[in-house]
Amino acid sequence: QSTKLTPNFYKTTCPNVESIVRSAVQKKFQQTFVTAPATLRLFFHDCFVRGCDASILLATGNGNAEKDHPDDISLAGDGFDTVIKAKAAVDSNPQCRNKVSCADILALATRDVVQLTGGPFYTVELGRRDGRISTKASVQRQLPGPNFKLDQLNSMFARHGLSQTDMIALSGAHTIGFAHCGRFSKRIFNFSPRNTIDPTLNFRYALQLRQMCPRNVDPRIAINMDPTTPRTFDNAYYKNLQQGMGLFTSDQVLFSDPRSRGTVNLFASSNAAFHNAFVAAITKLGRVGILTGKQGEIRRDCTRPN
Ligand code: HEM
Ligand SMILES: [Ca+2]
Ligand SMILES: [Ca+2]
Repeated sequence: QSTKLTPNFYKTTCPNVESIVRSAVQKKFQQTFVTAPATLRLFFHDCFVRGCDASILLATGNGNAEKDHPDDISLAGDGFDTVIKAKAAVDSNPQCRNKVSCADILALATRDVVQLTGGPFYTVELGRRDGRISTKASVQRQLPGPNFKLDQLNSMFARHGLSQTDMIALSGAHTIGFAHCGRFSKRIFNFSPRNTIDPTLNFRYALQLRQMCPRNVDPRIAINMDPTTPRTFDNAYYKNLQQGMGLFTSDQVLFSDPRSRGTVNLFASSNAAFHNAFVAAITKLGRVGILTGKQGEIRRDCTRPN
């Protein structure tokens, strides 16, 4: 892992970057809650494709950018908008103008939305540079799918130096935000020839899901991923898993597979244990594939290479 990032990176070039980003994110969050889950998911999708280099923000205009891939198309626009607004706020300060990378702004905004929804505050390492490349093809097989089992999840996260514990802690991000019905419809309607409903799914919850997401529902309908505290960044996600109330196979498998169940039980029993593990894991996630020093650039416009 690179240790080239440092929390004080902008100490002389933009000493107030953290407060500038925080107020922009706070303002956006007051306008719409989606700011939080959208920004958090955006950071994850950025880091898993070409590293945390803000490649996800680039728009090529020809439908061939990273963000045009089917796995990224459901990224909510409010996450992109959050970074654009925070970047504008940073650049409106003459001292900071074109000094702070879009990748670092996304990392800071992510920390801020976690805190704004009741999650832990943590120090963000800085010094990432922005990438210049964004292609649809680069996303292929880089992001986990909602039907993944434990081994698939572990091997995908391990590729980026993330352990099973990191993976379980990061999955806790599903404690806030929304999912479209099609992502889990198989689990409630045609799971297998033997069971129409996934037997690892809580039966009452499955019936509720069927009500919210009937067959042939408008594909734009999205529901809360955490049925208990959908707007709070807490360990309810793990308590839900203990009740069979994980929305995706990739969520529920963390409890149904005995190799990960112990960690789920630990996080369910202690919000502090979850918060600590999440901070460690998201800090590691923030180091994945980073560009530093003279690599990449400080993008002037987060949606286009300079
Ligand atoms: C472990 C494997 C993971 C899988 C299979 C997965 C899959 C998904 C899927 C399918 C959705 C719903 C998208 C939609 O229907 O619109 C979603 C939403 C979300 N994911 Fe994940 N995800 C994973 C890990 C993560 C991680 C590591 C993070 C962040 C640290 C994250 C953050 C989110 C958030 C916040 C949302 C809600 C987005 C919104 O409300 O706009 N996920 N995820
Ligand atoms: Ca990236
Ligand atoms: Ca929650």
